[in-house]
Amino acid sequence: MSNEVNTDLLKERSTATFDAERLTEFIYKGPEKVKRKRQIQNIVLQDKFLQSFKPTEFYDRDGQYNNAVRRQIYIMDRLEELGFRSETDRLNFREAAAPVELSPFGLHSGMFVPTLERQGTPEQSRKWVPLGKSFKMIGTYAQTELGHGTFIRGLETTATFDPETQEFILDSPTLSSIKYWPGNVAKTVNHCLVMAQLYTQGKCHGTHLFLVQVRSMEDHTIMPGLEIGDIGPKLGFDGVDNGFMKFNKYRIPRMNMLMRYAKVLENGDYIKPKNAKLTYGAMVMVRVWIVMDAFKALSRATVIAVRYSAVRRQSELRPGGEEAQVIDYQTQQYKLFPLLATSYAFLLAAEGMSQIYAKISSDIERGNLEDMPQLHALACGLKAFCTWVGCEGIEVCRMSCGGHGYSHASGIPKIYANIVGACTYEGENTVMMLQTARYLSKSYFRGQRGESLPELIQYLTIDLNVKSTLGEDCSFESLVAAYSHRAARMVATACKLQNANKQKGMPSHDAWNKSTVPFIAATKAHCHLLYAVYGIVENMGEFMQDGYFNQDQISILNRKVLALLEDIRPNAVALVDAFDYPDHLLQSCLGRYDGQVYEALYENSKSSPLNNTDIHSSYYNYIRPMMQKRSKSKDISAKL
Ligand SMILES: CCCCCCCCCCCCCCCCCCCC(=O)SCCNC(=O)CCNC(=O)[C@H](O)C(C)(C)COP(=O)(O)OP(=O)(O)OC[C@H]1O[C@@H](n2cnc3c(N)ncnc32)[C@H](O)[C@@H]1OP(=O)(O)O
Ligand SMILES: Cc1cc2nc3c(=O)[nH]c(=O)nc-3n(C[C@H](O)[C@H](O)[C@H](O)COP(=O)(O)OP(=O)(O)OC[C@H]3O[C@@H](n4cnc5c(N)ncnc54)[C@H](O)[C@@H]3O)c2cc1C
Repeated sequence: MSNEVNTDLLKERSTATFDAERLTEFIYKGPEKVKRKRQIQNIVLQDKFLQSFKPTEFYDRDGQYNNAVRRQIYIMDRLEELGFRSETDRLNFREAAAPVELSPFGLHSGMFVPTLERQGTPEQSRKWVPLGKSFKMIGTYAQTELGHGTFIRGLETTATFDPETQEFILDSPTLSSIKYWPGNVAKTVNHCLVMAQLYTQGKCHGTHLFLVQVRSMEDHTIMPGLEIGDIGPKLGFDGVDNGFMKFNKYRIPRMNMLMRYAKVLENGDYIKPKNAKLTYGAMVMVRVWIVMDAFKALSRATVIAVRYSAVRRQSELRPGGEEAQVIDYQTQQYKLFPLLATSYAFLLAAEGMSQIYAKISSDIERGNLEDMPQLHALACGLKAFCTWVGCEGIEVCRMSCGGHGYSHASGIPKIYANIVGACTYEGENTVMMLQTARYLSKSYFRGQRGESLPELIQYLTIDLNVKSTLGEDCSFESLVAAYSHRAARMVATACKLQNANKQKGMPSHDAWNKSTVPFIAATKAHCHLLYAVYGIVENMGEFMQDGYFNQDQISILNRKVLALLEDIRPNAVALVDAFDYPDHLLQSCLGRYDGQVYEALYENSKSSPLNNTDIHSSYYNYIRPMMQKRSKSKDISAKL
């Protein structure tokens, strides 16, 4: 590979109108933090073991899982040796060391340990959390079953209290009750947090979490009374062993029920929690993280697509002139620049969401549950919105790279395959949106009754007769007002339909179900408040429906979006550079910082296993015999 930077990229960087480094410092919260991040990334870059892994697509499933375990354990050991204590340092190291592959221990650190911490009594946490943190106990979160994922109340695994032995008996009474999908259940973990229906004194008290040992701590054999296995290959998550698990009247001690909020006493008495949904806390926390994951995925794809578009030359823009950088085509800009802006919007949304989560979850831990519905609605809506928009955007990035985007060498297919799972896991997106919709509906009716609403949804009570004041400058205030108006109108329309259904005599659940399509649209509009001019132009019908904008204003907006493309154009490369993703994080021949994409693609293709021999064994085994057979056939030779 040459050491030169592609001349087009050099030019892009030299003509940018701002200093990308300052923006990087803004993103990572200061120059010291940027420096530290780069130091950590360089440690990874110098690490021969970490650099020795080929991309996961070159391994079969067994190899992918094996490598993921090997690499992640090495990462843990290195983190210990390096003595990194801060969560940011550890995250930076982990991301640089395994940039594409998901960890077979992700659910251990991401859900198992935090849930023990937050849902266990102080005594339980003291006992188990240190074991989890030191990986003496390896665990995961096992909730979903063959028959039910979304409808948690419909889960069928039972945990029946036996006061005689002071144990719970876990059972999978039906085929559909078998746990199915939980990550790392198949091969990695020796413990699970299992969501099961609690029965005591002959009564069901709904779903609760239980700590269950599933494999021997000595030799990792599956505990008697359990059946465990892998569910097979998936679209992504190559290194993750999503599994199935069946309980056959399997006994665990009473104290293995997480009892911070609900309790079962020795005599079998059940003590109710303050709110039954407190058991769902781990899901809320992960939904918040997923917003950040959506940012990371979309921004990486955008970096790749924008850099490649600056390097790729195709067709003549000026007749007879040189071939143009594809980034100069207005249509290419319209595909990519809004995604670049969306990436920045997602970053800020993810940070805001994390702050809200930190505040409200600490209130909840102190017993103040007032804002729980608001947190739930916000986390559900943003998780669904950002993963949907992110995945659509990543696919646009892939296609904007033409044929090379389809190759794993572009790095984009893997980004997509991993993040698209987030549209389903931790709450299927439509279902999540409908949770936010219910919150909006309830809030709308409260607003109609004159009750006060939390700040984020006060716009639901605005006067819908007021028209837009948007002028040539497309001011920030006029844009916010437009989004508020559109979302408020759409929520009101959906609520009126829900009400009309009720007035026709429908039971309230039917009245709700038969208004959910407009409610989903309204909830998307609510989440869309992250956007500006492009969001209006792309959804003009919804903004126009009640004549909120006049014809002149529509023309202004259409002109503005094209003018913004011109504004962004000289800065597009600098804006993606500012994310400061080093090449080894992007793992992309197209998104390289130096823009040497053709050399990289050509080199990369040489590592295809099909190139190990000039003549593949299938020639000797199948092609040659087929040709020989055909050449002997009278019909064929007659035709020839
Ligand atoms: C610190 C160390 C850091 C280490 C870093 C490591 C980072 C790595 C991260 C780890 C990532 C690893 C890679 C990712 C792996 C993927 C992980 C995937 C895991 C899973 O998928 S676990 C399974 C998830 N399952 C779900 O999400 C199920 C979805 N279903 C539900 O949540 C609920 O059942 C539903 C659909 C929301 C509600 O059902 P419904 O029947 O309508 O209602 P309920 O009776 O249950 O509820 C009545 C009432 O309560 C409200 N409600 C529901 N949930 C909540 C809640 N959580 N909080 C507050 N309120 C809630 C509901 O809205 C109803 O309200 P009403 O007012 O309408 O009555
Ligand atoms: C990669 C991956 C990793 C996972 N990891 C884990 C894990 O670690 N632990 C774990 O416990 N689970 C895990 N899961 C399971 C995951 O949480 C569930 O698949 C998810 O919650 C969706 O539930 P479901 O499969 O039952 O979908 P379903 O609910 O069956 O969805 C099917 C369709 O029905 C629709 N639908 C369902 N209910 C409603 C409704 N009320 N209103 C309108 N439409 C509805 C949905 O919108 C969807 O279109 C994982 C899944 C994936 C893909």
